[in-house]
Amino acid sequence: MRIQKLPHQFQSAKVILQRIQDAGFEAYFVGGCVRDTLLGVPLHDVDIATSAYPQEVKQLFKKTIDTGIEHGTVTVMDHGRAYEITTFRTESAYQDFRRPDKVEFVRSLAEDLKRRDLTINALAMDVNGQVIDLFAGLADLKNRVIRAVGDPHERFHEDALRMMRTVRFASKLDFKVEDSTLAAIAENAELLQKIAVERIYVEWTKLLLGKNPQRGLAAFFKTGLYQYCPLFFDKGKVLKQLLQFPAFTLQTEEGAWTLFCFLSGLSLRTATKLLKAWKSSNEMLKTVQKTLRILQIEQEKKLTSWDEYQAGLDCLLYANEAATVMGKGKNAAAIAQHYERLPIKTRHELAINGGDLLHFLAIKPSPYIGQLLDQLERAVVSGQLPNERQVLLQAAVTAQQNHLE
Ligand SMILES: Nc1ccn([C@@H]2O[C@H](COP(=O)(O)OP(=O)(O)OP(=O)(O)O)[C@@H](O)[C@H]2O)c(=O)n1
Repeated sequence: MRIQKLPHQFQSAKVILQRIQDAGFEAYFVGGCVRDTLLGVPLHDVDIATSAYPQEVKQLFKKTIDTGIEHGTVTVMDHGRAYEITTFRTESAYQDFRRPDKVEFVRSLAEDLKRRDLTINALAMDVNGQVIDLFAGLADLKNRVIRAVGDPHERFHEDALRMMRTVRFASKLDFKVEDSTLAAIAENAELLQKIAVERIYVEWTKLLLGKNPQRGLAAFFKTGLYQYCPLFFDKGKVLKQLLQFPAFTLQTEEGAWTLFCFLSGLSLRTATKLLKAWKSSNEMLKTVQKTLRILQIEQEKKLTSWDEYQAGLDCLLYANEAATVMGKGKNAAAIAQHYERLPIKTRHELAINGGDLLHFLAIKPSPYIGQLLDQLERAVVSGQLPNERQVLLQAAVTAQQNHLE
């Protein structure tokens, strides 16, 4: 098969391929860029594989960077653009299920492709757009199937993360996982424990944000792979619940994590424990806490202005994203409009500050000033007082008098 019209990302890279070929070596586009071109989806990067050894690649170009030279990767800089070029390689004996003991450079494209994870990722394309398909990846793309290259057990033993990649691609592309590939995940699932949490995290969030998360989640659940993710051993029930909702998509990692925590019935404390076990960023942690709080409050009562103010618009929208999956979503524009009506959005917008209070009340700094400011902030947000300097100062005086009595 020949692809007639290549996306623009390939145009400048073709010159690089041609230069390698002119020197007597083979060079191809490989991996995700070929898959995504065939699927007609936007590409993020273009990977090049070659029969030239790293030193040979370096001799062909003026400016190169040794990005991962021991693994065969050299970055070529050309007209301000960077191209990652990796020598064809095979990998011998994976004793730790995550990285090869030894990378061996080879001259054969077939040797290189056969150690790749999935048939749809084992396609190569030459400079003219001709696709090289040694493992029936084109048929799998057409039939929307995720299948390991060759023996799935071998592929998953080479790199156990590939099991997460498999379920993530099922979600991302809305493809079915082929039976023997699925069975091999079920059999090897516990190997996932060998993989760094950070790498599992990336695949898990890509799974949740895919085109059909339920497809990935079904495979994740059915194979038992989930049990080897941090603190997920008892999350089978939540996964089942997610599978029972009508088809959904999620746009944000924040919304996805909050949904998962909420369905798990986690408190703010246990949600924090979960996210920490997943080594989530502190920023993500704080956002999920605020968003989860909103969902919990909404379970009991209508949100007050103060609840909305404390959450902020982003978290209100993340909460709505999660609520939508559960069939309780509202109109996002209406949520934004309602939020915009809040008299202030942050404490900085309050017409007075701590300094004003100290000065006006002629008192020494103390925690009382903070409490007073909190009271005034709450009163303004909930509409009991206008955000006007004179009114707030007067209210402060009255509050102080009551405080003293
Ligand atoms: N554990 C892995 C990771 C990657 N690959 C191979 O390396 C290529 C590039 O990997 P990567 O950039 O991580 O993924 P993509 O397939 O490009 O997909 P995406 O960009 O969506 O992550 C893959 O296509 C696949 O051929 C593999 O065989 N095993």
